[in-house]
Amino acid sequence: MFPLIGRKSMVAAEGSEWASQRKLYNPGFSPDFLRGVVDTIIQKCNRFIDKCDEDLAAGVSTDMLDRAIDLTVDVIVAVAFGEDWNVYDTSDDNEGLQTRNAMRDLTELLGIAQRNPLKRYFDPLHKWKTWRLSKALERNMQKLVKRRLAKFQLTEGKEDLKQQKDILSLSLSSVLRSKETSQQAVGAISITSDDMENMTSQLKTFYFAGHDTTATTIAWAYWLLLQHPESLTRAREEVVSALGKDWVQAAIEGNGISNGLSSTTFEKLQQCEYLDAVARETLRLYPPAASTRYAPDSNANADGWRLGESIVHLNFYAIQRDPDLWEKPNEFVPERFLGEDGRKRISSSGFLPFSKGSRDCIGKYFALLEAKIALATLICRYDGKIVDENEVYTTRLTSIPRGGCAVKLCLRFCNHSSDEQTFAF
Ligand code: HEM
Repeated sequence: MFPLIGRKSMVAAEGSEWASQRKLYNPGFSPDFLRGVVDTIIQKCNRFIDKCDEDLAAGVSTDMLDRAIDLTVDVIVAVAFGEDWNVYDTSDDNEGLQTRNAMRDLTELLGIAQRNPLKRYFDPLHKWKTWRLSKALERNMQKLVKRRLAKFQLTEGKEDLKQQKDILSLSLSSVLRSKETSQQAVGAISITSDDMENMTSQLKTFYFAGHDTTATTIAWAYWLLLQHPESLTRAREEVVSALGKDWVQAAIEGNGISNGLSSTTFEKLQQCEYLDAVARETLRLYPPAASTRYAPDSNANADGWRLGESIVHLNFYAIQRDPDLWEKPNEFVPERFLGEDGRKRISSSGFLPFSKGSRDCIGKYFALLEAKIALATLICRYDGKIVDENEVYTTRLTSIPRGGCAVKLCLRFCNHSSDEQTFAF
């Protein structure tokens, strides 16, 4: 994973080093921060919908995973780095697109080697390809840091980084804080290669962890809903009733933000218990990630098995379909997550898509928020037909649907007679 996320990534850190990283980035996932990013998510959803509309107009099916990856890249870059990379602009010099492609190709390459380590040796260029992609990724992340530092120096420190809670600002302000006493003049601040490696490792980590997994969840969830029309209807009715017809109409037409409707979205989404259950049931059936960790404590054991100083791999897919823990383990039943009773029945060690304990996923609420907004938009705007009912769950580095959960979309307009389109609720 190091070529992808960097040697100093918080994912690889242990002990006090990890704890201080986690503490530093926690504010970037607080409820207040998340409430504030709803606007951005809706804005990016509008771009996502435009692209789905283009597929529809061209009469081609939509690769939902690919479309959702563009969406989640767009969102994570805006929310975590405060930039707009417009991954839809396909010109050769688009740095955002280059970064997205380098990340995608490197994930694919490392995934192949993970599935079959021999491939590393059969492909004489494997090492070189990995190095080249990793360098490209590193270079673009360094540019990102330098751009932000230059902006900070240009405003002579007036741009108050301490007020900003996005990942890049948190990272940079922590480095600057450590230099405050030694270098007072903002223009004189210099970043060492060590500082730079530390920052780019975290940026790559959040970029990688923050998009693929959420995109996979959106693609599978929509695919599952299309296969279960009753669940789809229930989710759709709940969204319209909780968020209101105006929200649905405005968000999918692209003017949700100008109408100021997004300010209440965060709270209203909390009422969408069924949509939340759909997201969780999707994560149970198709967990995008597993956990592979080193157990440093030499006394660690599980049921008498000595785990200390070994690598422990937890297969969430197997655990979350274990018939001893789940009724109808292979069926899509969002209802199992509903209400106090439902939640009580779920064994806390049987549902682990975000892992558990202090090293669980820092971005879990952010991921659920983004997935629910994307799903709400998709189910209100389209009817869809699944292209392949036998979609396959396969592992790249994260786990993805092999066929991209392809769907044929069709609009749910009910009134074509006026200029103003209205939607069938
Ligand atoms: C549905 C979406 C997601 C899933 C299923 C998921 C899953 C996970 C899992 C299973 C872990 C633990 C890995 C391990 O133990 O080795 C983890 C850790 C992590 N995730 Fe996520 N994740 C998701 C979304 C996100 C998002 C949106 C972000 C950031 C924006 C993020 C950032 C991280 C980070 C930084 C860690 C490492 C935490 C630490 O070591 O303290 N994840 N995630």
